[in-house]
Amino acid sequence: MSSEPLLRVENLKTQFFTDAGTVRAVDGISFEVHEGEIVGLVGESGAGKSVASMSLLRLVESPGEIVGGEITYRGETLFGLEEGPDGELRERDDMLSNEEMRTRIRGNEIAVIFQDPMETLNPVFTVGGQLREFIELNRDLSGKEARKEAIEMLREVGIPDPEERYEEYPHQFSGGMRQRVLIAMALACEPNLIIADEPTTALDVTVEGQIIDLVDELQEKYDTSFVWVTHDMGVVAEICDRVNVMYLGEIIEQAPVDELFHDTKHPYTEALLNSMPRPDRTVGELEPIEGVMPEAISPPSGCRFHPRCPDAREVCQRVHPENKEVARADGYPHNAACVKHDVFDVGYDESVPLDKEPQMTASTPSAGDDGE
Ligand SMILES: Nc1ncnc2c1ncn2[C@@H]1O[C@H](COP(=O)(O)OP(=O)(O)OP(=O)(O)O)[C@@H](O)[C@H]1O
Ligand code: NI
Repeated sequence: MSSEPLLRVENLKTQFFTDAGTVRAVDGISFEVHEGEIVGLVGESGAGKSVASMSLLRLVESPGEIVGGEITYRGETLFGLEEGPDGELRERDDMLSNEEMRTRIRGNEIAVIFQDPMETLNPVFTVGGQLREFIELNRDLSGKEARKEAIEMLREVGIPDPEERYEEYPHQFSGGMRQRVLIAMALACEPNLIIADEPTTALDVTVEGQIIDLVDELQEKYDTSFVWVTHDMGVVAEICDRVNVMYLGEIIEQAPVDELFHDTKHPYTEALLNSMPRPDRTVGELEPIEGVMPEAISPPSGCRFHPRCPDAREVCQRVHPENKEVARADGYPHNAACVKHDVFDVGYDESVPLDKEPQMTASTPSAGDDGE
């Protein structure tokens, strides 16, 4: 798209330095969020979705660290490195300070909603009190005005009898109601971007649907952009405009949602879609993805998905595919990191299909050099 994106993430890398080794939790991801868009980050557990979200707000804690890449929000550098005179990487001069991140960006410009509301809500204070205090702190309103605004926000997110519920404690709210409170809190400072990390995962399907409808409605009203983290392709289909599919720290496919569903380019995305319940299929027809996701500490060689991929060939063990444009849809690129597409031109067609069975027992890195 021609207009400057609201958020631009380029080659972001976040690692955890543990006793067992370096966990490459986020390993060079790039994506953009435009004004008013809901952009999905989807993938199985351990794909790096949460670490990526936390990295956007610079909330990664030791032993984790953002080690590379660039995050730009409305032209401001949330994260950026450059080579210093000594050849070592250092933080760029124009990168916002921790203080600026805390006071100017987090909450005000970019808000976050987590899966577990009790991480955000304090059980010993009333829901209304917490919301009021948050508004007071962030919006320069008097206590009385903030209280009024808090009640208004509770009403806005669909809490019935907001004046009465204002005085109640978090444990008196159901899971869905608590999640609504978090949405109210996230919206309270009218941020441009909300990062939502599996906010509906702990809820039952009906309540999940209600929350998603609410977000859709509020999104339209306030034109807020979202980064929506989920492992659920059904949720992606319902709420996202564009989506990034993550596997072991990488984005392996990115496209507008309809395009991704109807012209899937990566076998992992295909597998995710096949493992998802659909109205036109019985549960018995669901195909779970074969194998388990390997550890981010020692990812497989070549394409990280090759040990589980039905389309894997010998070349997939050797060549690590970058995310490349393989099609276009609605003015956006449809990128995929799979060498079976012609743009890669690494000899996939001539390559020998991998036999999965022996692979599981003998994990010898090279199958020998017997040519064809
Ligand atoms: N504090 C930490 N120390 C070491 N490794 C970590 C830490 N936090 C996350 N990781 C590792 O980073 C990788 C990505 O984790 P992340 O939580 O981002 O996955 P996710 O996609 O959000 O999964 P889920 O769907 O389970 O929330 C995993 O391999 C995880 O073990
Ligand atoms: Ni997560």
